[in-house]
Amino acid sequence: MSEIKTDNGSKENTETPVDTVAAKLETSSIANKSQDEEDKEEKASADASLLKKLLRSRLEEDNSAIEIERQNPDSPLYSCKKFEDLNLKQELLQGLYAMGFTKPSKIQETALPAILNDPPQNLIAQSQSGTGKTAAFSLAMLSRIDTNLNYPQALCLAPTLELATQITDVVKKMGQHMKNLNIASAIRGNRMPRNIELREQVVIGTPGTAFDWSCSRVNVLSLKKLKIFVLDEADVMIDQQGHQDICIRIVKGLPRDCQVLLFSATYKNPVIEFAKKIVQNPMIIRLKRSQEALSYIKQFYVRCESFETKYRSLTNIFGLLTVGQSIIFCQTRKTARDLVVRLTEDGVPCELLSGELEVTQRAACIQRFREGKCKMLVTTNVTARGIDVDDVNLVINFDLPLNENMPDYETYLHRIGRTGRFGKSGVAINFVDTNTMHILDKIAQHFGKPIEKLDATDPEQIEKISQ
Ligand SMILES: Nc1ncnc2c1ncn2[C@@H]1O[C@H](COP(=O)(O)OP(=O)(O)OP(=O)(O)O)[C@@H](O)[C@H]1O
Repeated sequence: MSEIKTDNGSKENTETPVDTVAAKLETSSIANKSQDEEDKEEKASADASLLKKLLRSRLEEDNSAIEIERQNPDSPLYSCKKFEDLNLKQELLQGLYAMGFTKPSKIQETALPAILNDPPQNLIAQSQSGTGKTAAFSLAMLSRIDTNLNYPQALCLAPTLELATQITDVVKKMGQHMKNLNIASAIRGNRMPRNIELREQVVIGTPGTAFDWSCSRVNVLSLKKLKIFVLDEADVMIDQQGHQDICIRIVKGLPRDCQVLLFSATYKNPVIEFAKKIVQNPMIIRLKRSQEALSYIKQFYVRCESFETKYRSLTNIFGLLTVGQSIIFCQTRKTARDLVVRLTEDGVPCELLSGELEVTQRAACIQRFREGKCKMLVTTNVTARGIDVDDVNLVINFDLPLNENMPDYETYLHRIGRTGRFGKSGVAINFVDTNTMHILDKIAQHFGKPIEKLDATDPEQIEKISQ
C-alpha cells in the first residue's frame, strides 16, 4: 500500500482500481509542475543523500581500492587497523564502542591517522555513501576540541538542515561520554541574539545560517579560533544555489592553521574544482568502487525506438522471465510516472519511487521493497541511490544513465550493481535507440565487459538469459 500526498496535504490510499492511478498521480502537487521543474534534480541530490542515511543499516564495505595523493610527502601515510592505535581520548573510544564500532572502516583506516596527526593535515576524501565518512570526521572534530574551553573550535557544514541534523546525531552519540561537550546547530529557524558569542565547542549547520552567524548580521560565531572546519557532501553542496560561494567566503575567514576536511561521495570535475578552492595542500584519498560485482551480472541490450516499443519489450520480458525482484530505471520522473501508469493499467503490480514523493514516503517505499512486499520498483536516477536490497535479480535501464549526453559510468555501475550482490547472479537489460547506441558501446568499452544483443520478441532468447 502506498500513500501520495495531495494538494490539500491530506494523504490518500493509492491501493485503488487501476483507472484512478493515473488521475491520482496527476493530482499530486508536483505532477502539476512544469516538465523542466519536475526533472530538475537539484534538491533531489540532497534528498537522496538523506534517504540513504535514513535507510542505512550497516557499513558498506567491499573490495574497493584506496587511491592516495599527497602534496606533502611528510604527512603520515599508514593505515590503522584498530581504533586503539589512534591515541584517542578514552571517552571517545567509549563512544565508538557504544556505537558498536569495533574497527575502522576502509576509508577510516587511511584517513584517520592522517587527520588526527599533528600538525593537522588537510584532506579531501571521496568514497561512496555508507563507507564511514561521517564517522571519520566526527571523530576528528571531537578529537581536536578541548571541552574545557567554551567557544567554537569545530565547524561542520552540510548542504541541508536535515543532513546537518543527521551529523549532529552522530557527533552527539560519539561524544556521549565527553564531559562538558556542547553542540550548536546553525540551521534555519535557530535564532541567535545579536553579539552574544556562542559557547558551544562544536557547531554543525548549513552554509547560509553559519554565514549569517559568523560573517554578516548577528556575529555570534567567531571563526578565528576554529581548529577544524569540515565540509560534508561537497558534491551535493555544489548543486545547491549559492552554497559554493558562501563556503568559499567562510573558508576565507578561517585562521591559517585551521584544519580543513572536505568529503564527497563523487569526484567529478566540478567537485574537484570546488574542493581545490576550499582546501589548501590536501591529502586526497579516494575509495574506488569495486567493479567486481560486474562479474556476476549478465548484461544485455534491446533495440527500442520509442516508449511504446520499450513498453512492449518490458512486458515481453516480464511475461517470459521468472523475476524475483526488479528495478526499472528511467531518466526522468515523467517517464517513470507514465510507465507506472501503463503497468498499473495492465494489471502489473509495481511501485513508483521518485522525487515526487516526500523523503519519508520514499523511505517507506524502499522499506516495502526490501521486505519483498513490492516486487517491481520503477524509479529515476537520483532517488534510487538509497536502495540496498539483496534479492534484486533484474535491473532494466528503461533509459541509459546520462550525464550531459555522455555516459554516466558511475551511475550505470551503481544501478546494475543492485543485482549480483554478494556473488549472486543477476541480469541487467538496457533499452537503447539509435541515439543512445553509441553510449552503450562506450559503457561496454569502459567496463571491458560485453553487452549482448537481445531480441525481446523471441521467447527462446529471453528464457535463455536467466539460465
Ligand atoms: N568503523 C565502523 N564500524 C562499524 N560501523 C560503522 C563504522 N563507521 C561507520 N559505521 C556505520 O556505517 C554506516 C555508514 O557510516 P557513515 O554514515 O559514517 O558513512 P558515510 O560515508 O558518511 O555515508 P554518507 O555519505 O551517506 O553520509 C553508519 O550506520 C555508521 O554508524
